[in-house]
Amino acid sequence: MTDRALILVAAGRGQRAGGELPKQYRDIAGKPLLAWTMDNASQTALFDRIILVVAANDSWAADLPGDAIRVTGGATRTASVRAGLDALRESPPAQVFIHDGARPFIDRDLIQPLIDALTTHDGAVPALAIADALKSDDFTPVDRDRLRRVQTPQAFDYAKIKAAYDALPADASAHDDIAVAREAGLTLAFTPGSERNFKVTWPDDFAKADAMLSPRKLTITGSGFDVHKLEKSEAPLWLCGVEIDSPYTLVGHSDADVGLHAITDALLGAIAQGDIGDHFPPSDPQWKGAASDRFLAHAVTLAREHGATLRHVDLTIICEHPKIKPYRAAMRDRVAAITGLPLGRVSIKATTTETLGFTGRREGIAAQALATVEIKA
Ligand SMILES: Nc1ccn([C@@H]2O[C@H](COP(=O)(O)OP(=O)(O)OP(=O)(O)O)[C@@H](O)[C@H]2O)c(=O)n1
Ligand SMILES: C[C@](O)(CO)[C@H](O)COP(=O)(O)O
Repeated sequence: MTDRALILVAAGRGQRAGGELPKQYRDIAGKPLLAWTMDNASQTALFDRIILVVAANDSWAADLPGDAIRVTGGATRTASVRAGLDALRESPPAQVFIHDGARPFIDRDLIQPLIDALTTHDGAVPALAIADALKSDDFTPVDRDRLRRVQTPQAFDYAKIKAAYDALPADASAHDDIAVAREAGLTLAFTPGSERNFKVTWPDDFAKADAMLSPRKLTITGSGFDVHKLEKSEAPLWLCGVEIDSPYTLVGHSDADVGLHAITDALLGAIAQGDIGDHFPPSDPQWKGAASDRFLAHAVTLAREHGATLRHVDLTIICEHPKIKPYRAAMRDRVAAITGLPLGRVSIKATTTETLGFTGRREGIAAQALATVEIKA
């Protein structure tokens, strides 16, 4: 493999991005922006060495993982690149790629065309066409066909770009490395840029990068259905963890809370973990008369152990008796408390069957539920 070094410049202050930390040390999807850039650059497996240019007092740099060679940058990007090039002087690579630490989406698709371009040119830069119409500040149309948005990494024959930088005045501040190379008369090529490869520059860019770097999540909905027999009794009637004032009770091995059972089954369905009877068999005496909130709490824990987070519950109770409306707020509170859901994500509805069927004759209560979970893809 051609001896190829990568210089990551990360000594800027990120003033346009705002915030307390320089932007390259701010957390994005669980790790610092600069750590994403370093990791993605390493994963290309196309560089023999990585030189990381950081500011002298940026103590956050000490926490970055990896075996990049650390170099102290300067007051301008040009000075920082110069420091990176100087660090390679003793053992010069054939090629050097210079990349902004603030562009975390570096990948092989960007780099391979640059490598190819260096077989015929001294330097190369990824570039994008412009989609919007362009105007100058007095509305004069500007011909966009001649313009490009250029990105990094910018790739060079090391000896030639080093000589080009050495020829600059000590206090020079160039637009970028291609500008330095052009000034020195190097031959240059454009290669395909990528919309993904944007530079984190403005405050809104963090949310964009976070969405692109966060693990993808699947949303899965499970359904649950349950019926229990309704009988006249002095025993309590439990629905959704709330005791209902009623001359009836629901009959079952546990407290027969048909609402909590339907939600439990829906959640078990969402994580494909069988049904409530598998986890709490009616044949097992320990569940006799058990309060059903423990069944639902168990399903919530199981979901968490399977990497799933419950996001929403929608329950419909089908009965002629009791009237659900007076108890609905208390039921939603109880289900929210058991599941840890915010109240706004717990829906409890009720319907009759217009006196038809077993629910219409007050022989039983049915309940059906949907439970929605989010899980890492
Ligand atoms: N003295 C500097 C200035 C910039 N950079 C690096 O050059 C890259 C591109 O620069 P830019 O996006 O302009 O970053 P900042 O200079 O940090 O941003 P700002 O201009 O908003 O302060 C960044 O990775 C930045 O850390 C550098 O190494 N040394
Ligand atoms: C090098 C660069 O990223 C190419 O697009 C850009 O010129 C540096 O960013 P800045 O905003 O001009 O500092």
